[in-house]
Amino acid sequence: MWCSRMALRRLQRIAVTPLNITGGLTSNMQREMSTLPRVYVTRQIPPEGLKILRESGQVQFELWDSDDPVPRQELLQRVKGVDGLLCVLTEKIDAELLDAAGPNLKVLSTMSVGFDHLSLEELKKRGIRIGYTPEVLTDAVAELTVAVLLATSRRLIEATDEAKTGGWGTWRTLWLCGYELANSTVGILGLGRIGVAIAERLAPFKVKKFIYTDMEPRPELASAINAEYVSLDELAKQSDFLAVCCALTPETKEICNKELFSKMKNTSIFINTSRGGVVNQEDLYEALSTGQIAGAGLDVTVPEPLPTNHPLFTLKNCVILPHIASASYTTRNAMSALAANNLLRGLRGEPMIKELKL
Ligand SMILES: O=C(O)C(=O)CO
Repeated sequence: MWCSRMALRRLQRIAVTPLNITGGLTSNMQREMSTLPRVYVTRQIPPEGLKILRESGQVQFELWDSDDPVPRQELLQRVKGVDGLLCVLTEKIDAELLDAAGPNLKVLSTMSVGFDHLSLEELKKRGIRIGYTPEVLTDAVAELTVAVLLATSRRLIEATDEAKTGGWGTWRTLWLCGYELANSTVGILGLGRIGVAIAERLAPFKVKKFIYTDMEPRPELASAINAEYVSLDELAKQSDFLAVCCALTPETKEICNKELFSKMKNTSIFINTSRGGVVNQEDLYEALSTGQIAGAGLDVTVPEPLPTNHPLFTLKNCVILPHIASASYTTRNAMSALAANNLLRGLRGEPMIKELKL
């Protein structure tokens, strides 16, 4: 038995490629392999997750062995008949894809905390269980949010550009002045684990007050950071720094629009590390270019990548990052491992570590 498990693992390693390489296998190995649930992995995921899948002896999996997304047509072909699917946030999991996969598909595991790329209704209709990766990325996202907030409010990108390109003439009294966190009011739109983690990191900068808004008050989370629940209007009016931390849902789509920006102070800084879709980007451009608000730091946009000729790139008071909030080696490996474990548990019919209940 031990021997045959070893052989199986060897076979699983061989199958880790977009090509189905099955040469050199004994018919016994092929038979044993063919009874295992079939899984498609849509991307080269960090090594911890792959190791878990390989060493499980529980699945046969095929991987899109690339750092770039699998082309849609290829994906539609590859998912045919699979029992499980492990995807990342660039794959649209909709009716077309689920139809292509067919009725064997029972478990979907996304290596992301966000799930706006999943058609929840279609998944629910088909009884497909969903794993996702909250919590393991909270620290990395909160850390990056603080970084982009400071880069925006203290104009770090502009400043290094000036220093490099000869704009640094002499010390000037108001040159490259920005806004301090000390004595400020920080507003959080959508208070969850990430919002709390951001506030915990900002508090030592001597923030005066934390406020937040959400669908409803969240006293348990709010008490950890002494945050006051306010309406969306008040959040816009009072915040010196407004950090968006909500999920993208039909309710939050473009919730940050002309109406919100028009209520913000001319000195306030807008930060978004959640999803680009929560912002109306034309309205944000208008607010930034007319001085309605002082600056914006964005880790997420619509679309991604944002075309290099997009008007937002022309603004000095807009710092744009290429969706890197969770991009630390530790966190991406933890996400990969959690996604793999969610998938394996789901396929065994056990509760997942992090399951999205529909
Ligand atoms: O996990 C997610 O949803 C991300 O956006 C990764 O940073």
